[in-house]
Amino acid sequence: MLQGFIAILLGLGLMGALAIAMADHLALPLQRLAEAVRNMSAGNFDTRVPAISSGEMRVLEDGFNDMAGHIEEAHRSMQSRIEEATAQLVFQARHDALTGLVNRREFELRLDKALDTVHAGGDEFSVLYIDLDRFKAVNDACGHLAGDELLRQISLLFQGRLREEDTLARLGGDEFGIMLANCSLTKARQVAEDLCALSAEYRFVWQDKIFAIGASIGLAPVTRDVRDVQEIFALSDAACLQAKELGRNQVCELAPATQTDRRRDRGNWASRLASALSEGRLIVEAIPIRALHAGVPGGQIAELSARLNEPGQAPIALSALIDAAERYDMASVFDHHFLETAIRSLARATRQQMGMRCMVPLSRAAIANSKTGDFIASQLEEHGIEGQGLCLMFSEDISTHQTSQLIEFSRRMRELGCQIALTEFGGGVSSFTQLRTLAPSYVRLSLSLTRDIGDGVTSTALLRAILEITAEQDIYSIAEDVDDTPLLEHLRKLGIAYAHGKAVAPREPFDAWFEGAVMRGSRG
Ligand SMILES: Nc1nc2c(ncn2[C@@H]2O[C@H](COP(=O)(O)OP(=O)(O)OP(=O)(O)O)[C@@H](O)[C@H]2O)c(=O)[nH]1
Repeated sequence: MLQGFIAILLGLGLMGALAIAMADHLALPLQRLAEAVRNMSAGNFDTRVPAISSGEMRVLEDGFNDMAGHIEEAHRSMQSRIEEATAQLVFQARHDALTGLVNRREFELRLDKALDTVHAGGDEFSVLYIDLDRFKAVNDACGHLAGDELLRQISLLFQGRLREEDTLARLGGDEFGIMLANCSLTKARQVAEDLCALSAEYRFVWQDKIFAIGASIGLAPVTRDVRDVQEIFALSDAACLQAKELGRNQVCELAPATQTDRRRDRGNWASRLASALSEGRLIVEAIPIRALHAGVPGGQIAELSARLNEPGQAPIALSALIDAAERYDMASVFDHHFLETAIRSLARATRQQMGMRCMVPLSRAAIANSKTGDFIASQLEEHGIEGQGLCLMFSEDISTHQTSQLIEFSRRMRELGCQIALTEFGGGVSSFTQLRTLAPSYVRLSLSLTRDIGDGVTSTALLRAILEITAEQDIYSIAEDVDDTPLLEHLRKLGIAYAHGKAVAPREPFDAWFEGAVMRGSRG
């Protein structure tokens, strides 16, 4: 009996030990597998399990390791494709697609960095602004493909004369910029002269035609007196213009103004502007805008511009005036003059129950100055009108660099009933973000998008995408400087809402336009 009981106990003990051994045999590998799956899902794609079991458990372990290997490989190749695409996007954002050179934006960034070094006591450097001569003749005679090829060849020619540390950029069209780092002014002059001579000797051959071009080059030494990148561009561009005016294919140089020059120039500009205003020589002009579709709000619409007439001199255009005014902190003179003209006219139009809209370009100083909003509010109040009809325009450059000030300003303007328009829209990469942050009512499209569209040079894909996106957000598009009727028709068919330019109506003094608008308004 006792022996039987002991035998049963031994049997039970044996079975228990067997069960524990079997459970261990199964549970441990399963635990390892579960842990490995957790690791994989946490992103550790190099996870593997030791393949040490036998039977079906071994099949599972091998299967898991195979699968992990495939996942790891797929992840690695996806990662490298993402990195490749990102690198490509970064490259595209910094380079010109046609020539592969650095683009304007990247050139500005590099200039900015180099200027910071100069301000911190580093070496001064020089910048060349190059505008090709007689380039248009190649486009006109042989088409844009030939022009494109010339731009590529001339880029290589210029690059060949420069050192590794120099930066050659295509600034747009047939314009190039060069930053000559660690280079004395004497050497910079020599490089500029060499590039000029190379361009004059160069012959562009296309089919049976041979073209001689040339290069007008502006040289600007970048010293500690230069305040910002805008000033580098203003100087080198003005020097290049001088080279053009003096007969092309030559180098002109403009040195930056010193503090004393600035004070003197500021005084000159201040008195020139004050007397121009008091003597009525600052002519405010209207650039009429026309709605291109029946469903688009029509009425009398004009963008304001200006021109300064000085005795014995060619009129000075608004862009040059604003450039000078901003340089000498006097831009608010123009802003206020435009705003007063527009608000006074809108008040008259309101009294005559006439629909009118005035689009007023404002300077970067207007946005930086919190008093601009107060000025507009007080002018509207003084004339007893709401802001409807007054549309304030800002370039993409302003909205990129002064975004938070502009958001605040736009908010206040909308409270007054005014509208916002962005100009040069679509020329840069930040455009789309600004639609969300600034909620404009209008965008005036960058000329680069609309200019050559008629002859199929510019791709319409980007323009169509912009029109689709703006239409979705109830934003009207405006095409600027449309000078011929077929192009106007082409743009209308693409869905652009408004246009201005010679094909719409010539610009004229604002007062004359206003009187005409009143007559047209009363007839209509
Ligand atoms: N082929 C081609 N042409 C372009 C491109 N971008 C701008 N253009 C054209 O380049 C021309 C530049 O005009 P201009 O600088 O006035 O021509 P230009 O004959 O050199 O005039 P000057 O500078 O006064 O000698 C315009 O006709 C533009 O349409 C481009 O990417 N490819």
